[in-house]
Amino acid sequence: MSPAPPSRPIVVSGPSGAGKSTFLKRLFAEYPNKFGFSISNTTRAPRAGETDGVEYYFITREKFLEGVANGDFIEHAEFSGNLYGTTVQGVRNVGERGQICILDIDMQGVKLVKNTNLNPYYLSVQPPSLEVLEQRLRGRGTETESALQARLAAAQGELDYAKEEGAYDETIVNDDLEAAYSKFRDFINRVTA
Ligand SMILES: Nc1ncnc2c1ncn2[C@@H]1O[C@H](COP(=O)(O)OP(=O)(O)OP(=O)(O)O)[C@@H](O)[C@H]1O
Repeated sequence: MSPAPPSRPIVVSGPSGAGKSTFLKRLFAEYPNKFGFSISNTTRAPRAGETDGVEYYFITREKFLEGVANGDFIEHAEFSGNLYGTTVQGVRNVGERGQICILDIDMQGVKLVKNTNLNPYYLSVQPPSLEVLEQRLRGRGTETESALQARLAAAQGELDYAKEEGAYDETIVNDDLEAAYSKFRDFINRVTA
């Protein structure tokens, strides 16, 4: 018998503070080993204790740029002189090792994934309102005031994009956490059954 084909990845997107990490943490805890994140590529040198293919795929700048030129990357960016990015193959590898790949990305990332042939499911997580989003971001206490304002400004764009026909397969409004997480989990269980 041949092995089952790899599962389709699941894109989880939505404004910063909508609750993506909260949902994913619960999902990973509830179903250990069923889901995985893709491993990024980087040109930075491995630190002590880091292993190629575990924390990152460590590759040379030359190889990285070759991959970019070939269209292998979904997205890439440079931070402090090193390149970082996610490849289509990096996402596929998760499925090939028998896990369902979760992509926790913003709207710009969603648009880039749509240019690939990964064919994921697209799930949007939304706050009940921008006011509640602001309260939650303030409550999380992880942002400076200017970073918080930037996130709130970006949130409107995320919500507008989500309203476009066919942008997402499913939208979950994160009002009551238990109810919203159940809907999130049910959607994922339904499409991965
Ligand atoms: N249903 C909910 N009710 C009340 N608070 C919530 C709810 N869901 C999440 N929160 C809280 O809101 C804050 C933002 O949630 P979380 O960090 O999961 O957002 P996120 O979408 O992952 O954001 P980012 O994209 O910035 O990582 C957290 O402090 C979290 O505990």
